[in-house]
Amino acid sequence: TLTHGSGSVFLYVGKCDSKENFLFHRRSDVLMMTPWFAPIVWEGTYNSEILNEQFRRRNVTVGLTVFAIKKYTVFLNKFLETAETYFMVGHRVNYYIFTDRPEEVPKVPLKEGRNVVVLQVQNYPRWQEISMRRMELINSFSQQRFINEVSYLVCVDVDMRFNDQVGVEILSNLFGTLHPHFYAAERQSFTYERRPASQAYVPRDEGDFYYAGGFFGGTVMEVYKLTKKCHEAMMVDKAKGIEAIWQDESYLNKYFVYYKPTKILSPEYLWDDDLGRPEILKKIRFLALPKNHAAIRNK
Ligand SMILES: CC(=O)N[C@H]1[C@@H](OP(=O)(O)OP(=O)(O)OC[C@H]2O[C@@H](n3ccc(=O)[nH]c3=O)[C@H](O)[C@@H]2O)O[C@H](CO)[C@H](O)[C@@H]1O
Ligand SMILES: [Mn+2]
Repeated sequence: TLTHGSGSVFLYVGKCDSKENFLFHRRSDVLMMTPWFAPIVWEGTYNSEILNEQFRRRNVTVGLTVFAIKKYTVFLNKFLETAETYFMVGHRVNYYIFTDRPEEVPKVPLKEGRNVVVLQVQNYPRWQEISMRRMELINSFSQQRFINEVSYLVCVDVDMRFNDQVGVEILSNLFGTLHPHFYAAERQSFTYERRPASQAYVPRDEGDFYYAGGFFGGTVMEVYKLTKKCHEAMMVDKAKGIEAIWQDESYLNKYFVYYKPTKILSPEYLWDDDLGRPEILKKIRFLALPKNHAAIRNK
């Protein structure tokens, strides 16, 4: 008979410390679960040893998509270097770097099982359009390529540095990240698109959280669906001469109202030091770099 832990059917019997009290993985100062039963990932709520073992057994490969168009290639070196130290340590990783300047992609030494893939794409004159077109490009590459190469996609901004562990605890079918400015805010203050004419419109009495445009992901299939819907919504608006207030972030927020994420990342995963370092943050894992907008945007 197939009894748990008999050792005969399973190649490997877990070595996780069974004496550990699971009640330790709980925090009372933060929301740990949404009303639709999606965990919200905060330091102190999970055991990375158990998670790492589960994902290693599946030999999961994670794709990290990042765009460095025009001057934004200056961010790649720090981004990749810090990702090598903190992103999915011990797992297989493909970095997908979308750029119009492949010659400016730095050669950063990579650990075993990790690859850089440079994807040459066009640029656009306006930074807003560059940011928004990420949806279209991630969508088309998901279908052509990512689906054959990785299980999960993690889609992030490039003007960032990793500052602490970002591991498999983030992975789920569909995940978004609480925007650092709004994680403690009321629905009324969320900066959703409020013009009913826009496809990104969210009515005042809807919406759960305000998510950041700079960190989302999921299985390739779920990211494919998300980016398809967001890109289509943008194109409908564009034909009417509308661009949502926070570009791709607005369309992402609209999507998450109706297709709720199965996991949510706390602002540990997307922080901005302009907001200080509140007590609630036990780790700051991914940090916005200060940038001089005049010098870097539209260049
Ligand atoms: C941390 C975070 O949540 N950031 C979001 C926020 O803006 P940010 O002010 O952080 O936007 P940003 O200037 O970082 O642009 C978004 C991203 O587009 C890429 N890029 C942009 C311009 C350019 O010339 N070259 C280039 O490569 C690059 O990967 C960059 O990180 O709002 C944007 C839309 O308004 C996006 O939703 C961002 O994801
Ligand atoms: Mn950014």
